[in-house]
Amino acid sequence: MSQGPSPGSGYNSPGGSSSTPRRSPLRPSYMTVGSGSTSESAARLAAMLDDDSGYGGSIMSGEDMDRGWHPGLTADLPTPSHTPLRPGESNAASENERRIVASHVHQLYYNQNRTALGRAINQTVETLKRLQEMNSTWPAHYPSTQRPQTPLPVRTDPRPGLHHTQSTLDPHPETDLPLARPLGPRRAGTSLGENRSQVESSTAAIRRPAPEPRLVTPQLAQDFSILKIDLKMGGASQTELVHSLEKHSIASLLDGQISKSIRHLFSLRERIEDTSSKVLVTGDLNAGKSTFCNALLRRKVLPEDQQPCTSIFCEVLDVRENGGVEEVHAIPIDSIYNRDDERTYDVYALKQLENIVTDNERYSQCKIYVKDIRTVDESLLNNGVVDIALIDAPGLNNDSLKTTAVFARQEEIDVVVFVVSAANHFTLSAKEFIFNAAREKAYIFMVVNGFDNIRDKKRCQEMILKQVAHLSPATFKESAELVHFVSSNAIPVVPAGTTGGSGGGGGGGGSGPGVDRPNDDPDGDDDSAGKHGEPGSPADEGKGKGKEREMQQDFAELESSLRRFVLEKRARSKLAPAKTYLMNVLGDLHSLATVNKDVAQSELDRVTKELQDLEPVYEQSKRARTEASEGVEHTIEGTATEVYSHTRDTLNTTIGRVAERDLGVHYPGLLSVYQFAEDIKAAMLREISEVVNVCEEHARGQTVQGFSGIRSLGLLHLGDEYTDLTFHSEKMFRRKKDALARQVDVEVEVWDFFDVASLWERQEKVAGTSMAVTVAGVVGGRMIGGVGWLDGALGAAKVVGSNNFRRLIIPGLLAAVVLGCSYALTSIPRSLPRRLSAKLSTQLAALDYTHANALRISSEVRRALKYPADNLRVGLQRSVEQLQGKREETSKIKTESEVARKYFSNLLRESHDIRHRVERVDLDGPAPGVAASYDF
Ligand SMILES: Nc1nc2c(ncn2[C@@H]2O[C@H](COP(=O)(O)OP(=O)(O)OP(=O)(O)O)[C@@H](O)[C@H]2O)c(=O)[nH]1
Repeated sequence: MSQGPSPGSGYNSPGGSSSTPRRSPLRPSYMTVGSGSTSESAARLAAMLDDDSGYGGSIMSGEDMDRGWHPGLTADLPTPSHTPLRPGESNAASENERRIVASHVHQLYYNQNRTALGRAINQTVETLKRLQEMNSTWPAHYPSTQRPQTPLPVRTDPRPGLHHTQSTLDPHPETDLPLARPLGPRRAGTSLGENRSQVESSTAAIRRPAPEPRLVTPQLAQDFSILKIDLKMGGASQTELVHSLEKHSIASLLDGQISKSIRHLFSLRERIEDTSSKVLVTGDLNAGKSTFCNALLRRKVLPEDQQPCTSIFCEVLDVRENGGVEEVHAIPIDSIYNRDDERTYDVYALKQLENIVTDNERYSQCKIYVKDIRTVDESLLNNGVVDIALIDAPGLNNDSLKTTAVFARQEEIDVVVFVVSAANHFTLSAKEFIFNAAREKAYIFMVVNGFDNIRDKKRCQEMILKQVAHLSPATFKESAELVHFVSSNAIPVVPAGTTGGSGGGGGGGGSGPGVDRPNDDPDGDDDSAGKHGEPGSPADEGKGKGKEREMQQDFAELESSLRRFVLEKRARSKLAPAKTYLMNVLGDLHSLATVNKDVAQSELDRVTKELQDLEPVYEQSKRARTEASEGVEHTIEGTATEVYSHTRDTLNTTIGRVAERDLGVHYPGLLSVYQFAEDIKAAMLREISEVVNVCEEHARGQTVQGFSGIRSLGLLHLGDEYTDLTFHSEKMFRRKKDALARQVDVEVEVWDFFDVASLWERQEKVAGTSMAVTVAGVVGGRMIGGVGWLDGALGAAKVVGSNNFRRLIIPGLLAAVVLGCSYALTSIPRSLPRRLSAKLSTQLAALDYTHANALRISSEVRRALKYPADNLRVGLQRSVEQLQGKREETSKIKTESEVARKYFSNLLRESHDIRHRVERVDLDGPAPGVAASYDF
């Protein structure tokens, strides 16, 4: 058994130095490291992959992350023509090595892109969470949107969730609109790419001119895709609804959308972190599908037979997914597989697989958990970046065609590998399958198997490619990458029962114990063995080995291409939705931030101005409160004092001069003198009461004046806010009914009728004028004069002598008394009022009547004015408080607006930065062929 170089992986094989090819020392471009055949650059790349395997250590630095696909790296740089080759080293070998390296590069960039997107998702989630927080304190403004005038294009693709629709929060990420970049001619033609034109047309439809919305241009409003609030209520348009809904309702709707978006981002992250990928291997009956799968696994796991034997779908999975136990789970028809529920499947040993898959009618499919005998470095199937699960399908015939077509359409199938027999070409079933599948998945990976059986290989290639061109033009275009002519049975495999022997690794480079080689098949059932060169002469042997090596190189090339193809497809199926969604949500965030930054700024400007305007008004209001308060106080005090003084003076004057007034009481004569006194007394009291009324009336007038003064102050300082009151002055002094008559108790005494003082006064006056005139005859006359009777008497005594005087004295006295009495009686109408007035005055003074009334009236005035005054004060206080409240509220809004403006400015920058980074994640990288031709 010769051990050829290990073209499959490009890494050291355990076979040691025996696998080292002979190399010319002339070639400086490559350097053999250790005992393997791997070039230094390949080793370096492999090391990078190890470091960045997608598990743990894969988080790149920001700089690395930003790198993404650099166009320069994908440039088609031909191998320099002067590159020397070792003797015997073929161009094909170096080409193969380049392809292997390119495959690793592809994988590396895939990983970088995945990590960059994962990081962008985390950052976006954080940003969205912060937006949610902000939105709860400062309800974000949402630009109103217009409904498109025409319905969106109807979905024609029967597969769910591969079109962008207005409702972009579809749980299927495939629904996201890939607006990020223009569509290039991509090999990975999933429907995401295929629908691009449709998506763009729908976008164009959305972007038709619409009426101006509230805050932003229609263009901006329509730019929302993820965070679009889709309001469907009655016949009202979105704009009307956005306008009519309260700001907080919009904010809470937005909050809901953000939460949905966060959930969706989490599911996208999960999806991009999922390294598993499913490859469906289908093809004609007996084309060598199982052999091909075994060759990929480097283990004879699936039963191979000349007779059609695979009757159910066999999915080969990594043993780690089954807790490290190698076994087969056969899933009965109509059962839904759940690994954790043993009732959903039957367990078999690997050895029993043949019994299950051959002519089976009980099971629909089986899961085969096997250990990958190749290391992470070497394995095509499991290397942490992408872990491929192979599904060996039953051969195509009339019965299985439909089932397989349905199976191939499943979302989880990333790649369809079609195995066709080089000898038999495409059967009718094969053509039908490819023709239909080509419409679904533009590119199909073709394995033309059993190439060793073909003598005229060139002709075979031409014929097959001709058919491929007809069946799947897209695949034909990339045939260098997608159509492979191989011999699966030329790949050394270890028997199913053997798991340990790592000698099977290294791309078939080593055949350790148990390695099943084509030429030494222990079972002897491999007819192909002989086709790889019969052992014979050394020349023949060398020729056979050369052929074998060539076949293994072809297979290694196929493996590289398949890996690239899977990565490419994964980039489209797993990374593209994440990128698209991120681009959309970040775009929305950007739009939202733009709008809200502007809104916050305008709000800030508005409240700043409002505060500037409010400040003097507030100060003025405070001043007005003080001034008006003082003014009111002054008015009340002035009015009350004036009323008090006026009442006091008026009453004092009235009381003092009441006797002089015409009280309108007629003197009835001496007989009714008492009645006269009573009447006078009553008239006097009435007079005083009336004056009190007059004072009250005066007080009313003054109060009315005071009231209007207060009202004027109110109108002056409060303007429209002044609550106008109506003042009813007639309601003043209602309670008081003057009880003067009851209070004053002036008793009429007999002395009141005689005005002694007046009499005396009068006598004094008479004596002074005619002292000497009367002694005798005139005495009577003088006496009749009524005064100075004593002088007269004394004078008369002198004139008439003492004796005569003594005789005259008695009658004289009598006459004087009589005359006096008669005088007194006649002067009652004049003297009585004075006496009574004096007594009344004395009594009223004792009662403090004047003061009491003045106080009462002025107090009433004060009371009457107190109500409007209080009302005004309350109004002023309220006005000040209102302004103060408004000032505080405005200051609060100002602070919030400042915070919001700052936040949204940051959000604007942040969303732009993340979006920029996401944009640079180039998933449309180079076609595998281009990458493969890059010379490292
Ligand atoms: N000479 C040659 N024989 C091959 C090659 N690949 C497979 N065979 C043989 O072809 C026969 C059929 O191979 P299988 O792998 O069982 O074919 P299949 O497509 O899985 O068959 P079904 O699933 O039963 O349709 C086996 O005897 C293989 O040894 C090849 O590349 N060259």
